[in-house]
Amino acid sequence: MPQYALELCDLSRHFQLKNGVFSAPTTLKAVDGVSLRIPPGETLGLVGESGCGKSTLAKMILGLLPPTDGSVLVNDQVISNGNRFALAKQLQPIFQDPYSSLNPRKTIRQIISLPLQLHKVGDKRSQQASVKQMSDLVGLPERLLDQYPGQLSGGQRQRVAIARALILKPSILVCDEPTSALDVSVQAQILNLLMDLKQELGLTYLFISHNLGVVEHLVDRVAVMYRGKLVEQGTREDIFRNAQHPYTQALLSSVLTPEPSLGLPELLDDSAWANAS
Ligand SMILES: Nc1ncnc2c1ncn2[C@@H]1O[C@H](COP(=O)(O)OP(=O)(O)OP(=O)(O)O)[C@@H](O)[C@H]1O
Repeated sequence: MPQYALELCDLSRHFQLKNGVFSAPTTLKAVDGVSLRIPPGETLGLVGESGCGKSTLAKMILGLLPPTDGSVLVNDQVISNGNRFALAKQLQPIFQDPYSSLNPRKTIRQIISLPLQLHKVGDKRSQQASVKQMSDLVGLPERLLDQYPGQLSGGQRQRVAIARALILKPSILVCDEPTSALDVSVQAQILNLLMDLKQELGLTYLFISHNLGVVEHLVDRVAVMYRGKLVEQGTREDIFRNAQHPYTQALLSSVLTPEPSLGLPELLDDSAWANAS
């Protein structure tokens, strides 16, 4: 067993922004020196407000965006652009939007079996058996397999995305806001499914969310991101009961704030930042 399912070492992604024809470009540090480790079987929640760099971090882990600096290790192996194909057997994404992540012109059966075809796993017959087994596992009725994504509900589409992600039997899932595009009533079903699958298949999760309520119920550890940096990491209990960093405290109190107009900037006290590490 690897020591770490996922390890990020001083990972950065900077973007050069052009501010007009005559002015010099400025650098946006979307992700800036992030280091974290997830042992096999653990669920790490990565939280932070919109724009703090969560998706940029996920794209680098998935090999979709090259880092400016630093490295990503999956099951103790360094990932580079050259081995993205091999990476798919170890690590798979589940994205926010099950509407745009499924090809509308393919049947559900074709969508779920495509990774097996691309990776030449088994013959046609065994591939179809795997599709059936995987759709049972994610609670997708067999009658839906010959339909198209447009004929399915949001929750059913996300089950398809999960089946497709699991068909190559990866050990790690990177879930980027996997329920935020779904109706509230369906969100809990999908979250429960992800947790059941974790138990059954012994998966490791990086669970990215701006929703602390979701994270609190799912994760073993939490990493808090603010403006491209990790400001605090700890166990779920550490973070939810005894947060040390003022940003984490502000993020937690913003969930509970009785006054919705009071956003994070108001809750953050600049003087507290001066003393924070
Ligand atoms: N290709 C790009 N070019 C320039 N800037 C970018 C690019 N991609 C992301 N950014 C910027 O990097 C910052 C982080 O974006 P990112 O999408 O990672 O945030 P996020 O935390 O995932 O937000 P959200 O929760 O809203 O998706 C933002 O300021 C964004 O505008």
